[in-house]
Amino acid sequence: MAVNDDESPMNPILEETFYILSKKNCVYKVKLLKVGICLQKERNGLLTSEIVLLDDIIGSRCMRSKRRASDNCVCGPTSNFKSDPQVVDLNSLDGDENDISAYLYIYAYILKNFKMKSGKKRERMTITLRFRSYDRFEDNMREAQKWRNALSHLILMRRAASQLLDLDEKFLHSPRSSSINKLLIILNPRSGMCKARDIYQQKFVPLLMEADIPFDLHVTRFHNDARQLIRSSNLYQWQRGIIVMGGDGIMYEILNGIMERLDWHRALENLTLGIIPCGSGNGLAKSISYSCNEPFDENPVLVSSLNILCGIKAPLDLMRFESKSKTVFSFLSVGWGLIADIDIESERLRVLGSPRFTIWSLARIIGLRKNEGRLSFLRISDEKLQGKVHRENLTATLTRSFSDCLTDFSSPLSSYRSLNQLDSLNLETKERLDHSRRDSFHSLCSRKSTYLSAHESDYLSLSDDCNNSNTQMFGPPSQIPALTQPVPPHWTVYEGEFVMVHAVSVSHIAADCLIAPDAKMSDSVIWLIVIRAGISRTHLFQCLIGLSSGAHVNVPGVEVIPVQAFRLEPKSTGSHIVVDGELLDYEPFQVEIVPGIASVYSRQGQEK
Ligand SMILES: Nc1ncnc2c1ncn2[C@@H]1O[C@H](COP(=O)(O)OP(=O)(O)OP(=O)(O)O)[C@@H](O)[C@H]1O
Repeated sequence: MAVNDDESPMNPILEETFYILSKKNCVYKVKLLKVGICLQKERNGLLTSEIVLLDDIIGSRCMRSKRRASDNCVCGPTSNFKSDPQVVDLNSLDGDENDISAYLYIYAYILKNFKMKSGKKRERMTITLRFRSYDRFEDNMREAQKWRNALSHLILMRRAASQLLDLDEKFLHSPRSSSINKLLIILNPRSGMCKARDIYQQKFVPLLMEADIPFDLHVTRFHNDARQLIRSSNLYQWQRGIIVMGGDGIMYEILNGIMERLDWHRALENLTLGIIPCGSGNGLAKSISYSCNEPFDENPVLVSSLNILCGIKAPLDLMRFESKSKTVFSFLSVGWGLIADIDIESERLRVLGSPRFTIWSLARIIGLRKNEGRLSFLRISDEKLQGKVHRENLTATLTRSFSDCLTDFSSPLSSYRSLNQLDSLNLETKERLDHSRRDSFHSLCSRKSTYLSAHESDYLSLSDDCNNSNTQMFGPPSQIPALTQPVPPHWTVYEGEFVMVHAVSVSHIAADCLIAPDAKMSDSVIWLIVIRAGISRTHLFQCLIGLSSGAHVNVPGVEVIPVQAFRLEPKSTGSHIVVDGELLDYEPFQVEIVPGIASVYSRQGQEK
């Protein structure tokens, strides 16, 4: 075995030759590189090689041979010993003491061309390396562990680098079971078609185990449960981040729960959010995959899970919504008119899942509403927009190259001051949490009685004393004139009847609705989609059909306006005001962009 400390990404860190038992004259040279694993095959003098990228590898595991049943001979007809090795965990009692081999399993999810369509999809690939050069199992296992440790170190460095953490102080030197290594998963069993539990158990937990990431689970029990948990817990115990297994509604609760904390800024700076799509819309999950060119539609849960597990911390713009009665923060959309009405009124068809939106769209076109109002906005000029998009691309490139070269650059939040004085407050919250009740997963009105449990992971339930309704919204203050003041003279004003005004900060408001094709996750732009009354039904129909591909932006009567802020004063009733799917009071409101203040797990990928 060769070990090389050379800094070049293509120089092997470890190198070993492996043979394939079933194929004569076939030799594999396997090299662990900084960029991944190189498999170099030599057969009958012919050399081929393939690199499995580090970005596609989520973890590895050392195993040993499984003890064969006494009546099962290697050469007998029931044996499948020759093809697939039968392996067990290292501390399993089923280990075969007579086999000195040690196995290393490496789990990767690689991009493959999808033959039937002209797209791509992610597929699981397991690389199995069998170590048996030494006479003793312990020595072979030491070799396998050496490979595993080196690979784990590379993966950890990539994860830690992407989260802008101090490698020494955070993950690398902390025990695996330490709380800072954990994710918090918040699961809404009532999301979409109520499949979140099954998805958690059958799809997400196996991936977390392959990636060797411990986690805590909280299952929501009622509306705003997630919001209360976030508002009143010591969030710094989950430094790996918070993962939603649900829809955009739960993410909205989490973000607003954070903004209701005095230490909202520190919490946003420390926590990376992720989402596994289990809801009916899943706009954020799709927008994240779209931004890094990942093939979401083929397997939304797998792709979103990998975005998290191979994740890069990517900045996310928020919108600050303010009305007379409320201030909230949105990561997705603020709507008035047609789409908002469809969102709210189709709620009665929730059991159908996402088709509820299509069905209700048809109903709403037939009974089209016109809403009178006044829309004022601060448009972003074309030159400014070009500059913003360029900066967004630069940030993405920097984020990506950061994970490659491990050099330093500033977080998008670095301009905010850190609120160290709030440490005492967090201590208080921690003490409260330490005394809180802990339930098992299946005590939470569960439909099932057994759940896959992972080593060092906990199932949490909120203690009842967290249900405090006296809350105050903090978060970044407004930068625009108050609602009671007139809008500045350089703002543009549209007055009259509208079919809809819909504002978004990401590309998709649902997995099949590309409402703002040019939007990026942190371009500092609110994309206003405005349809004024007078649009023909044919064009409106074309617009709704075009939403799935983004073609609606070219339909006459549909305006897409990049703005920094806007104000809407409804003058007629009958419609709805909806923020990220939540129905708010029907009253004048204004919205402004808060650039890159939150962060989500994304993936290193090509720009779309
Ligand atoms: N145990 C529960 N029982 C009933 N409602 C719940 C429960 N837990 C959470 N909720 C509420 O369910 C609502 C919908 O949740 P979520 O966003 O996860 O799914 P969705 O609406 O189907 O998806 P999307 O928002 O993507 O359309 C949220 O407002 C949340 O507060």
